[in-house]
Amino acid sequence: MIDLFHVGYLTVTLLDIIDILLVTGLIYVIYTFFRDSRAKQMVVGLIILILLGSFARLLNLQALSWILGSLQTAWLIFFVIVFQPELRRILLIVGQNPLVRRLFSPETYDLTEELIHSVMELQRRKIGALIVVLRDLGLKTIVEKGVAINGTLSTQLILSIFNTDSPLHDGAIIVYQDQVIAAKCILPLSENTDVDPTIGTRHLAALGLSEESEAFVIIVSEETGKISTAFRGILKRGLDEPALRTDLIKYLSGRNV
Ligand SMILES: Nc1ncnc2c1ncn2[C@@H]1O[C@H](COP(=O)(O)OP(=O)(O)OP(=O)(O)O)[C@@H](O)[C@H]1O
Repeated sequence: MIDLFHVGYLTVTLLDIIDILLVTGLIYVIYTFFRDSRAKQMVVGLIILILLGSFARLLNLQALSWILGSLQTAWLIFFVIVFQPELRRILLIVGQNPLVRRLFSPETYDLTEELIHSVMELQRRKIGALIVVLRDLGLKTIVEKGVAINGTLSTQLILSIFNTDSPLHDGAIIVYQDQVIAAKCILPLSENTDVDPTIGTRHLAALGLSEESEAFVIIVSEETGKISTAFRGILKRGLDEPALRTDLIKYLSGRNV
């Protein structure tokens, strides 16, 4: 490999520079991802431990590098256990990258696209629907009061549920990962007095749940076929397919919508 320059007895090659740039980039990406989360201090702690460990090895301080090495392993295991939801979100972002999808799993079942396809079909057929998408499993009381489905999400399943002849069409369905967990779920109605007084109970139920939880709720209006979403107490109305896709991907990858 091409030698670039010397620092004391160290020879710096082009490969070393590439290595440093890649590690810097990786640390930057990890840091920016965790910056606003509770994991921030732990990420900083882990980086400090890794840097100290490297210095200890460089200076051949064997006892110190052994202790720091063991601490790094324990820290890493602790980090993985405590921050499992954040790590899952990272994997989701990586998994949703079109390039990664094409490379590794061309046939993989794609929840986001299947869900969007279902919503567009509901709109096309003007079938009213209320779909609660969860990124973390919760809403136990609401799910328990509904009807358990636990079926793999598909457009056919969603259309069958919301078909007005179906005994399950009233209320909301709860979607988590690739599963429709429950149907016929009753959501809390919003009591927000600032909302447009003409909106009906389907939209108020979506808004109500979004005020009380981290759920992302999709509404298809039976009356107009319009698609709306509710997240953190904000109702967005009249979304088209690209806007829905953007918001859904943002939500599922743990970002603000
Ligand atoms: N609390 C609730 N939880 C879940 N679903 C509800 C709730 N309240 C109403 N719904 C659903 O909304 C339907 C009634 O919708 P309504 O017409 O009152 O509202 P809307 O917001 O005007 O919707 P649309 O635009 O589809 O007419 C009910 O049949 C039921 O399926």
